[in-house]
Amino acid sequence: MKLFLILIRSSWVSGLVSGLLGALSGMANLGLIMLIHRALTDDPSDSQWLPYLFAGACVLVLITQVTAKHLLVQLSQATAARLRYELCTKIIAAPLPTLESVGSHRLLAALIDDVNSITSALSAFPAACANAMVLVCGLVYLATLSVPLAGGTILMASIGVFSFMTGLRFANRHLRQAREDQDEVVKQLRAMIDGIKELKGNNMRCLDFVYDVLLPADTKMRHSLIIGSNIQGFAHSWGRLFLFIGIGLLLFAWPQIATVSTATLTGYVLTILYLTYPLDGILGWLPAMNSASIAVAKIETLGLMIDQPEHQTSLSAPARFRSLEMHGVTYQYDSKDDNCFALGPVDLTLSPGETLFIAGGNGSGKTTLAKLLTGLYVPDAGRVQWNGNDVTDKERADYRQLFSTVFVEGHLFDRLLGIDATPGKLQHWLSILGMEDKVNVQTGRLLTGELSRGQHKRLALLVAALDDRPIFVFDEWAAEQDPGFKDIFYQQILPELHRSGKTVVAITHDDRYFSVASRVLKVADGRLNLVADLQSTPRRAA
Ligand SMILES: Nc1ncnc2c1ncn2[C@@H]1O[C@H](COP(=O)(O)OP(=O)(O)OP(=O)(O)O)[C@@H](O)[C@H]1O
Repeated sequence: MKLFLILIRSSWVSGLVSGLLGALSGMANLGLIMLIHRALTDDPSDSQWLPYLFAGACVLVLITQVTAKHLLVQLSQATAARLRYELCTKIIAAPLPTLESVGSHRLLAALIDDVNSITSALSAFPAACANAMVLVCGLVYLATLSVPLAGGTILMASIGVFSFMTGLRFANRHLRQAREDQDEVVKQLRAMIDGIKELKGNNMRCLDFVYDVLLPADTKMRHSLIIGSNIQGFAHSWGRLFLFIGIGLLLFAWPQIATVSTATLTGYVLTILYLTYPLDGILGWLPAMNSASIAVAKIETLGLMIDQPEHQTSLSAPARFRSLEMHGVTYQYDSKDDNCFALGPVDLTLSPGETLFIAGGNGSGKTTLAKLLTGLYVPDAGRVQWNGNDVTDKERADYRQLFSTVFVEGHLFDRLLGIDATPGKLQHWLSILGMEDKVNVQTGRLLTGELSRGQHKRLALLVAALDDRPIFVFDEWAAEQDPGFKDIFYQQILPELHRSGKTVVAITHDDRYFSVASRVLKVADGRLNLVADLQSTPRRAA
């Protein structure tokens, strides 16, 4: 039912028209059978007009089927695009911790597999309408031949469909489980692609991964899928069998009970045999509908999980930055593990133009702090103040626009997006970063395919510099740079940002360059401590 609501929401006119056209093609199909019956049983002198009617019905079948399919292909693709768009909008609007806990594998499986299941079920909709119409008209035609026989056929078909639906309900339990298991398979397939270097470098690891991780996940999914599909297949055959039982009773039992003319019996058997095709078509379509319903439920569950949209930002330029303060900010990851990491309470003040370095051991909480500072995480307690005002849910999206960021695992889009930099500025940063050959200045395309890790970071810095926000946050940017480029970063780039009035927060382990900063803070066990206040001393590189 929800599937049809999705279809109707996309375009109820196209849905209705394609359904009606499908039904019309079904009637024309049945018209062909009636004409064949007439041609077989009527006197030839009475049926001179039959060839013309037959040709007309053929043309009608062709036109209605092609038009209905054309409309439905467009509609189902529009529905798929709409579903994907809605899901993408929800993903973009959802808070980062929610997305991190859902996991990218689940989001991808919903965006690709579930949407495809829905599209393929919808694409078969005109054929299902045509089949339903053939069935209905066929039963009416049977009723004109003999009412009791039509009643018997309806009874047998109803038993068949009911048995099939009952089987489908049993199958559903396993098919739903298979869909859940599919998330794990997608997760492991992603792990295989991401970890291909680690797998290639260790044959034992590769074997362990394939036999202990990937295959068991796949087998679990396959097991549920096979049981579900077997039950479905059995229900399909069982449902279909009832129609043949009906034909058997008609042929062998009915003539014993009542007198039936050969013409009626021929017309009857011919029509019923013909009706097995549309019935088969509908029974064959129901599993696809079933998978689509499971996919709709999955998308809904996922949608509910991520449906906590944040307030959206205005598209105007980022607001001015005069001060930023964190007071007693704490944050704890939402994890099943009781010992999950907790940061804070953290107190921190940032002023325009200052360069702040944050140091600290692995896992001490530096990146978590940077995510809190940049508004990607919401503090559990404490306040973040921007220009003297509390940052609440309403302002958070606007607040995030204050920052140009380069995170450790940051993503590079293959083109400059949302950036309105002059060619001169682009050239300036390209030459500082030594990346002239990696960007097409005319099109703004970034050649992200063949980059080393260091080059990847340099392009990310280029994007951040062109973003040109008041505060720059670098998470271990220089960690993957050669010594020469480390020097350029600390002695040329950071001072240039400082001269242009930018505030810089750099997470770094490069204590050689600490003198570049105005303040150095250290994070240890989730707490922030001042290491050095160099504001009064002259800024120089080590
Ligand atoms: N999404 C998450 N869910 C649960 N725990 C997390 C998550 N991300 C990080 N952690 C935990 O929080 C702690 C701090 O992580 P964080 O990334 O902030 O450390 P870090 O100081 O930046 O470390 P490094 O120098 O190694 O990058 C770690 O113990 C990590 O395991």
